[in-house]
Amino acid sequence: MRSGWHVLIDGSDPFPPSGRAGAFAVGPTGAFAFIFTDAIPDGSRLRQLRARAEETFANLAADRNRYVPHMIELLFLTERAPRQSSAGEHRLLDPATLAQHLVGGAPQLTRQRARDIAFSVAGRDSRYQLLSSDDAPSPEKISEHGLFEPVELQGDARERMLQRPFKDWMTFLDPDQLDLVHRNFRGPARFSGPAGTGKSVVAVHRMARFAKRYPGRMLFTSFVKTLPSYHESGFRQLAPHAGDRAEFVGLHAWAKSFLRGRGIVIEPDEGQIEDAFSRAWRGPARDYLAPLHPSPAYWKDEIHRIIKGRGITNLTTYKRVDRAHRYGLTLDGPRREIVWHELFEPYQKTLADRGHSDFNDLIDRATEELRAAPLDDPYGLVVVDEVQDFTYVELRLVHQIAGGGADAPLLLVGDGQQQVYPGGWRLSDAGIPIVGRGAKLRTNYRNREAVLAFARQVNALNSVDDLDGEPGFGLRDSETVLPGGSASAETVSSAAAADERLLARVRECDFAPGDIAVITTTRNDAKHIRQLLDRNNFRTVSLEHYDGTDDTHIKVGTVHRAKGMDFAAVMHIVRESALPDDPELAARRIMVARSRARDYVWECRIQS
Ligand SMILES: Nc1ncnc2c1ncn2[C@@H]1O[C@H](COP(=O)(O)OP(=O)(O)OP(=O)(O)O)[C@@H](O)[C@H]1O
Repeated sequence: MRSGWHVLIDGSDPFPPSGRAGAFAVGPTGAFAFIFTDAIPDGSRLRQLRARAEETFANLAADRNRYVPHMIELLFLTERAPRQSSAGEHRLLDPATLAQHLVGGAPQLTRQRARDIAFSVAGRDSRYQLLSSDDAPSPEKISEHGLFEPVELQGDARERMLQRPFKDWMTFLDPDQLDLVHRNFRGPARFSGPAGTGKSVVAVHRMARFAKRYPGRMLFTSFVKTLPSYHESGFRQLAPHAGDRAEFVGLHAWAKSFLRGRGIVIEPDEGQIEDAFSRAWRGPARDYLAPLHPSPAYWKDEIHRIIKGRGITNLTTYKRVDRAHRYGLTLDGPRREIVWHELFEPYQKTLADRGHSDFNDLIDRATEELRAAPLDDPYGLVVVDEVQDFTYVELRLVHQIAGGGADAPLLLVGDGQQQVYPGGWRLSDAGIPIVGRGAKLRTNYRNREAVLAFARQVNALNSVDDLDGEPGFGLRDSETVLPGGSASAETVSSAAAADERLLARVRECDFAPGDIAVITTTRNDAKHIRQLLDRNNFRTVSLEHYDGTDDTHIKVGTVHRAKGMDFAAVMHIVRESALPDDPELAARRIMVARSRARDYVWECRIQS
């Protein structure tokens, strides 16, 4: 037998048994169930075979983690397979094609893990005879509760486990995470939890499990356009055969393409939107509103995130709406009238006169269109990541994409503590029935101890979540499983000094350029830093285009583009004068940037 492989054969008579796998193989490319058959079975029998195979591998523990049973691949074996026989992800194989299939896959398990899984299954289920390429098992390696004795994986061993070249979370999850992968929800559900607790990992595992069990399409979407592509590569490794049943696309791109399919073309143009706002602002609006708040950006957000973001279409509703968490300003009735008549209406008029639409118009139109005629081929699962930064109308759209009802297969994933755009609504406002289907993750898997301690120093409040009915659980309360790490901060008095310090850090640190992200406060700063690094012969890529696949360039971008992602080393240039004047929002942005780092974070503040 090829080295590193183990085969478990069902010893029952007659062989092969019916309704379950006759044998399993476990090796470096994963765990496989062999089903001896002449043809690939149909849907319900396939599901039954999968469920039986997964049961055999359920609850295999390694330290605090559990093997993820849906990672078992079902292989259908026949004496001689037709050359092109497949049903979706399943293929008929014969002895000639089997070996190639087994050894040709991507690595998933270390030799030790593969061995321990096989021995553990054989040890607890006497039905299986074990044929192993290794010597006889060393009994002390097998624990009654799992694959390893808990003490074995403390310290160094756990450290090694987390530094493996392939991703451990593909095959092992912690029990809380696995529970959320398996839990059944009838209707929209909500996963929350502080940064780095594996919310997105759990979401892509749920999609992979769905892909392996059920027919039907899946959608993974988010507000930030690059984030879906960033998570797509992880999903493709978990469910390589899902093909175009799984879409990973930003919400605006989804809406545009959906409308185009219905013969409606809406292409919001950022330049035109900006110009319409500037014109409105240059009128009497500025005279009235600048004394209340000097920043045009504040008023832009009032239009995009409060008025249009909440789908408000008349002044009476605007006057009544709770503008929760719009820092520093309560707007009474007469002031709201000014906002409405002097800013909002002129903005709308300019856009309309020029025949343009903004992003909220796009979202509204897609929602209307879906209400009028739902999708011909509905999604079986819709995952929304970083939901805390969605507006109310965007939430309404994703609910509608998932069918819009109380049983919509919608999964909202996010963390209110990480909201980096101004709020103005709470989850309960959106009217999506989630109560009772919320779950929280608590253990941080991303940040090493020193990095987490540094991120925790920020007092970032959570103003989005009001559904769980329990005291908030934030980054401060989460615990890390990764020891060590490095975190430091310094303050400089000019941008030039920050540039100098950054170059020194990039040169001195032990990280390859591809492992480093430079996070900035503004887009202009990101542009400037890229030019600086390029001039100094470092190759860079903008986070605006980063999809998680590039590993040679230094990534540079604002915190808005970095959220949801992680990097071995983060260098954060904070321009204090450009932070939002809302201290809560400012704190959340700092916290999000710090918590992107796994091993190393350095923060350089440019004093106002
Ligand atoms: N069980 C696990 N074992 C090992 N690594 C894990 C595990 N769960 C998650 N991770 C890793 O931890 C990091 C954070 O995971 P993920 O991005 O899913 O967290 P998140 O809760 O969505 O974070 P954020 O809210 O900050 O975006 C990723 O690098 C992921 O691969």
